[in-house]
Amino acid sequence: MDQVFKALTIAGSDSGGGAGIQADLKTFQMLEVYGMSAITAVTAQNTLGVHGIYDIPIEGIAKQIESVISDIGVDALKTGMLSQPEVIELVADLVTKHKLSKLVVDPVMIAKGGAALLAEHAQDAMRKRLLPLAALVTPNIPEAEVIIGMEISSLDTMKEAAVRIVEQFGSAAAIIKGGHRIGDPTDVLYDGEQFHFFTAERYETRHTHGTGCTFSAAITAELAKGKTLTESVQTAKTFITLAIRHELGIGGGHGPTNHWAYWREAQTHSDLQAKEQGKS
Ligand SMILES: Nc1ncnc2c1ncn2[C@@H]1O[C@H](COP(=O)(O)OP(=O)(O)O)[C@@H](O)[C@H]1O
Ligand SMILES: Cc1ncc(COP(=O)(O)OP(=O)(O)O)c(N)n1
Repeated sequence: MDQVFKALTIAGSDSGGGAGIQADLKTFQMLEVYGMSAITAVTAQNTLGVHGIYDIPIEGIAKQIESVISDIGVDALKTGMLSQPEVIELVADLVTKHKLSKLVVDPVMIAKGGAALLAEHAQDAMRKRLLPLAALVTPNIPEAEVIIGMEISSLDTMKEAAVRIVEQFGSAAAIIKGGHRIGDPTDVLYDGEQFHFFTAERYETRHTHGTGCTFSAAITAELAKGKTLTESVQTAKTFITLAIRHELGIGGGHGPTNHWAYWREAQTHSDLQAKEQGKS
């Protein structure tokens, strides 16, 4: 039997299926990693926005996490919408208790439509309790600006932000995503020693709901398999680029990305390879 790699997402549910828990599980599956979830909040959401947020009681979140860790095991985990400071405290306590080192923190704060997915008074707990435990933090530009309190307007300030997250808050690495800038998006990774740059061609579309969740889930899946940080980010960048480019065109607003595009492309390549090998 093949070895089974396992990843856990601790995040909010998106009824529309494009972001949150749903995006994470779809991504894990497409990268052939067994996905598990602990739901922190249920959102009533579609491509037009967030229409309701219902927090899960803290004991319920703790039970979900303990249940999967104690029986199935976790090779890597990620966090998304954590909603309240108590949830951050809980996750930090459990990550420490179970010595979970492959933690990817996607510091989700505000949905594209403007809904707050993290209470403002939870920002400090994020900085003090969760960031020091992270193998990687994956903020977009507005989130990085909130975390470190500086304006980010260039590649140089993206580099500075990544260094500050690592040096000030103790994360092992930080990647500042460039989707919110004009032009081809470059994501800047600082691994505590050096910078790595990941650039793709910008695809003009309104269907970018859940890009951040999908990108961080793909990194988590690859880390679960034992890939290095830079290998994991490279695969995630290809995954999200294809997911955006092969848009599904669903809904009247900001639609989801295509979570099967990467897998389909990989299938096509292996079919072509098999054909070529058959010929020679
Ligand atoms: N229009 C686009 N075309 C190609 N890649 C994009 C586009 N928008 C975002 N990305 C990429 O998607 C990922 C998520 O980025 P970003 O949109 O900045 O995060 P978030 O969804 O958290 O706001 C990054 O790798 C970014 O470079
Ligand atoms: C339940 C839930 N979690 C996270 C998000 C934010 O997702 P993100 O990938 O940042 O995408 P946008 O909301 O910015 O499109 C969410 N919306 N819902």
